[in-house]
Amino acid sequence: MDSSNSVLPLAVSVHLPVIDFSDKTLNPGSSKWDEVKIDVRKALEDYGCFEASFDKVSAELKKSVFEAVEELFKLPIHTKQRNVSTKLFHGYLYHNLYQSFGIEDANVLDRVNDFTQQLRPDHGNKNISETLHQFSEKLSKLDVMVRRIIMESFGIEKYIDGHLNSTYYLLRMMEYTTPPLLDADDEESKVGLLAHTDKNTITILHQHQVDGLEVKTKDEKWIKVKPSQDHFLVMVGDSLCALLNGRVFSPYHRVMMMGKKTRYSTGLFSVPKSEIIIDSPEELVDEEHPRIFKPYEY
Ligand SMILES: O=C(O)CCC(=O)C(=O)O
Ligand SMILES: [Fe+2]
Repeated sequence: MDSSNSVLPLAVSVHLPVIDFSDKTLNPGSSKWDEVKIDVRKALEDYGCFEASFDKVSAELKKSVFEAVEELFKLPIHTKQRNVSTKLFHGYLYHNLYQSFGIEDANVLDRVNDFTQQLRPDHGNKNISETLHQFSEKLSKLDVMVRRIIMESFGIEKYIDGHLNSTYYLLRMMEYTTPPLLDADDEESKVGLLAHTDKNTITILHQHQVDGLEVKTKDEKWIKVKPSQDHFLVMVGDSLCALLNGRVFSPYHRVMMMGKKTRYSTGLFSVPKSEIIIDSPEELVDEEHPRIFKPYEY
């Protein structure tokens, strides 16, 4: 993650596009699919993200996820630090107001079990593991749908299977505490997470009840994303931007803690496997669109 400038202009309230992914007829080739394809492409070209209304993750499942997340963050710090990884930003992180856990391959139940066992070896972790696994698995379906739609929209659907196989899923769970000096004018002290772009392919964020997430528009305005029970924020990461030769952009985003409540959020990240070379297919390179990224290893 890189941080942008340290000036912190206030966010405005503009709505991001909302796209419906709950429709029963949303299958490749249906008229709904073609409609959603146009909306997704426009949203990703304009904002690099959109809000997806997605009912496959039920309200009860979300409730169970955030109950589990809250419980895990209550563990003592030395216990939380057992969530380790050899990869950057994959294990437990702690910085000012921000803490987070990470589960690599969170769509695989055994891997989620390894995580809960690491943190609570003496507990029956079946419920928590199943909850986090189900949540990740259902959201991974949204990730696949969005990536399929984007690749179709740019005429590179013949690469879809290879592309989907080139990534894994990382689930991150975040807790942000309130700033110690809530009434102070000092904006810097309210930064939960510094402005950054995500380096992976696609990120699907969900903020539970408490707001704070802000996304920067192309014209450099910060938009506040309102928490919504039914919506997930789908966002382009740098790897997707590079794969598509810059046709969509990966927006800067940050978390600002303005209120008096602890904030919980989750992110499901599709992440390129480490040996993968990211390179735009030739279909996306022409005179009007010269290659803007050198092929690179993730
Ligand atoms: O907590 C959030 O809503 C945002 C988290 C985020 O941007 C990240 O983990 O990359
Ligand atoms: Fe992010």
